[in-house]
Amino acid sequence: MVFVKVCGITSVSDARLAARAGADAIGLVFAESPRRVTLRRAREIAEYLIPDNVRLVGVFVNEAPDVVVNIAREVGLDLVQLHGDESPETVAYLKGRGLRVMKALRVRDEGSIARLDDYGADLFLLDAFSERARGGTGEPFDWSAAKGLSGRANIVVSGGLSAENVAEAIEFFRPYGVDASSGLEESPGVKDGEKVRRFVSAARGE
Ligand SMILES: O=C(O)c1ccccc1NCC(=O)[C@H](O)[C@H](O)COP(=O)(O)O
Repeated sequence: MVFVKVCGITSVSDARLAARAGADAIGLVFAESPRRVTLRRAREIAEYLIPDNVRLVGVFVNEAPDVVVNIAREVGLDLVQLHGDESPETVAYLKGRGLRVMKALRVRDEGSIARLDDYGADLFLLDAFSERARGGTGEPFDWSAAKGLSGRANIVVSGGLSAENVAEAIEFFRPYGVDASSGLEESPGVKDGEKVRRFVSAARGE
């Protein structure tokens, strides 16, 4: 069964919504974004989610590694997502401190994924490259540029996904997981319940 992450959760009510829809994980953005959460809000969300068995993913962009470690411990993150220009050394440092790491690669062309195996991350998130923002842009990338990664057990696909195209992405990549954010919103930072439910169902092939 494909792993389904709903990213850009900013409130306990949206976390609850994603959990009830059947998401495996929610993403909390600790970086410049309309979806950024404070540490206090992240702790509130984590407290709510403990009984629900939904994994917590912290999204960081070029954050100091020790800040990532501290936030991960304080919030109880299950996975840290590095969405900037972090190096393989940073991945190794965080793994050495007991964290599971997902490195995001923003795909512009085939060269964008050429160094993937150098990172040594537990998982890789494929996202669209955009000049506008680091993530959460709602833009798809050219899937054919990453076709060589299809069938790999450590790939999570994102970038402009919604109920309308997630089944096609799963068929194309046969990935470990899928992830979506802005396509599931009613406004920046606020999820639309129906869009979240339809996304999770479509990812599950329902
Ligand atoms: O979501 C954000 O605002 C964001 C900001 C800065 C770095 C990363 C961010 N999101 C990371 C994600 O995992 C998103 O789900 C991913 O970029 C896909 O977003 P979308 O195309 O909107 O579904």
